[in-house]
Amino acid sequence: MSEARLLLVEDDANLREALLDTLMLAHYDCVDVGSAEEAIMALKRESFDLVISDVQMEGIGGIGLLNYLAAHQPKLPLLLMTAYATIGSAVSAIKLGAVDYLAKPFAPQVLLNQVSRYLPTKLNTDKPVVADDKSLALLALAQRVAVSDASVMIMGPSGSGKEVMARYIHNHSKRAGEAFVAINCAAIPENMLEATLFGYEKGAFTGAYQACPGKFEQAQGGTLLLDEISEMDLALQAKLLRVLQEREVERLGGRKTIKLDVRVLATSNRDLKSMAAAGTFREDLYYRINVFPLTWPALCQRPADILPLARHLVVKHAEACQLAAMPELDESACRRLLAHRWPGNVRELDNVVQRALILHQGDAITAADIIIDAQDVLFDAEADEAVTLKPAEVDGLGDELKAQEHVIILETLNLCQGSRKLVAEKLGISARTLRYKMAKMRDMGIQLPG
Ligand SMILES: Nc1ncnc2c1ncn2[C@@H]1O[C@H](COP(=O)(O)OP(=O)(O)OP(=O)(O)O)[C@@H](O)[C@H]1O
Repeated sequence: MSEARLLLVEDDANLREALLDTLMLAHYDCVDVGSAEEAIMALKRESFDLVISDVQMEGIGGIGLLNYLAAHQPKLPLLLMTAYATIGSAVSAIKLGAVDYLAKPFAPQVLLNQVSRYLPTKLNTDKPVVADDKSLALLALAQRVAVSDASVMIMGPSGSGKEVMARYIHNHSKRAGEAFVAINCAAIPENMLEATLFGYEKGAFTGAYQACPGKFEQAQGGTLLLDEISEMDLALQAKLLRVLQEREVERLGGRKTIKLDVRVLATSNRDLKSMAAAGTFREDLYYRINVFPLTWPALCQRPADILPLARHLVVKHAEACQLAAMPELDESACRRLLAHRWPGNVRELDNVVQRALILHQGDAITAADIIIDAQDVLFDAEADEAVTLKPAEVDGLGDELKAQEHVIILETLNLCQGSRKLVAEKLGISARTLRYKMAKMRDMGIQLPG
């Protein structure tokens, strides 16, 4: 999930909802408002990483908002959206400080490309904290691999630290001074991933009014991380393989080949080798990216990492919240942390530490401040049975619930003859939530009544 927070300013409610769907499906955290004045109020209340605003709106409009940002938050990037006829004013807006403009109408991938291009990358500056022998050996290996230019495949369960490892490899390579570009193959809708990776030329598809470089080009000279590569569809895998073999890329709709000097790292929490054997992942691509495999064990298999990691996370979050005193983990808290199985790995530990920092009193974090999800407590208490529960069974339950939700939405849509407003009222959810759920259903290929 992207941690980026976006502010969307658009007075056309229908367009705003459609843009919101696109941004939320790509996992952006988004606040939407209908005018520049409301945007200023939101900017005073909360912090954002990027603003996307229409130019022509009642009141001070997009240019007024641009002036406000120039005076009060000059570092916050603003992306303008404008009707084709008013591109002239958008160009002058860029001179005034907007980072770019999108000419309406534009395709969803154009929006996502521009957003990912101008969003300041929040660098995960975490260095891998390791103390367990297994992790120390892995890190020593990673350091040796880093100096070569080999492709590295980083595996391990979700939340185990694969991205942290990828950055470590980049930072210890000769490319350290160059770009590190990460793309989460699971977060970008399938039909947009190709344009995002390879870029496109003006006119490549409806709405592509401007040429845009892809992630490969953005990573030129540096490192490209293909996060969750197992989620890429087979057709795109074939195109990726060609780019990796030829070491050159051609933008969508382009004729020019661009030579690449990019080191590729990839991560997966699935067993790619079995996927390759089952034909759901290309075997030739598997061997190309798997030149050097590194695998993080689950956190419970490297117990000596737990306390050093917890202490590191206490310091990290306490500093971020500017806590006056740095709390220590007392003995009871340490015992509690060591007793848990951490199915969510370091990410789960991170959440537990953040909760503990909110709850603790005085200068110590005690066992009472270590709140582990109810489900996980069950997992601890019934460890033996829980271990035998295969992930597929857990997923199955989730899928079944989702399927039931889809059926209910479809039935209610039919009952209300397609009226979104009535459906939302009947189901007791907001119109926005309904739109989001419907967009997700459409994305899964479910036909919805018009
Ligand atoms: N060894 C480590 N040292 C310091 N922080 C870590 C370490 N491992 C993980 N973290 C922290 O835990 C969180 C999850 O790590 P990360 O995103 O690298 O996991 P991941 O395996 O890539 O997860 P996913 O499979 O869900 O993408 C991050 O906040 C990261 O900073």
